[in-house]
Amino acid sequence: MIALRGVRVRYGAHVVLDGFDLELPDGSITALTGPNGSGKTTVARVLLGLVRPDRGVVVGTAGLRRAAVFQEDRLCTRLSAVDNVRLVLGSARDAAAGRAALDALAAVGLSGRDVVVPVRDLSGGQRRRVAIARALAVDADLVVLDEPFTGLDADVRPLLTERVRERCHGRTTLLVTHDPDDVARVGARPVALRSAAPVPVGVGTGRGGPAADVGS
Ligand SMILES: Nc1ncnc2c1ncn2[C@@H]1O[C@H](COP(=O)(O)OP(=O)(O)OP(=O)(O)O)[C@@H](O)[C@H]1O
Repeated sequence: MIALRGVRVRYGAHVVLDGFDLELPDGSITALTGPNGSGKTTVARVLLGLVRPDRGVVVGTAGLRRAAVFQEDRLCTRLSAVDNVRLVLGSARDAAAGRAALDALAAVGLSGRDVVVPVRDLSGGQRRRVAIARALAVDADLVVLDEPFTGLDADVRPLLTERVRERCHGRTTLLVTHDPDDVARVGARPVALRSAAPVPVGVGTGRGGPAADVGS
């Protein structure tokens, strides 16, 4: 079990999370939803060890192999899609890694020219797919996907959500999304971050308690 307990994060004087609790059951997909600015990306960054809470604890993440899709693609723009994915497979010159990278890209609908040209020459949606393919190619213990489907055409979203469902099955995963359809398609357990001012679970107003509502 990975958990955030009593976590507070602030940027200067701006308290984003306060007394925040979240549990990610082992091997299951949790979808974190909530309004703009409520702190979803901050939660993702805490899980990835990129933001350190000034109160509270993060348990269960020590030594885990993590994979992520950030809101930005964070690709090596001069490299091809195949080489971007190969980088996380650990052996750039290995033919098996090359084949695995091609398979990972084919699974998100990319092949041919699109996988061999520098990714800076791809469209925004194609780069998004490379970023997803790269994260899902990693044999990770913890997968954090921060709005991975943003900018993708409606007709390719089902392919991508299916790929996430398949690859994240049995892996502890946090999916940040604004789209309830993504939550359903991925088969995730929904958790709602209600506002930038945390309130206790089951209570409409007030401060200081966990900021998440866990769905069924
Ligand atoms: N590096 C930072 N420095 C200062 N403030 C920040 C920083 N990162 C985030 N914030 C603030 O923290 C709050 C929560 O931001 P965060 O990105 O976690 O929200 P979010 O729920 O992911 O929003 P969105 O749905 O718009 O992506 C926002 O008010 C934001 O302005």
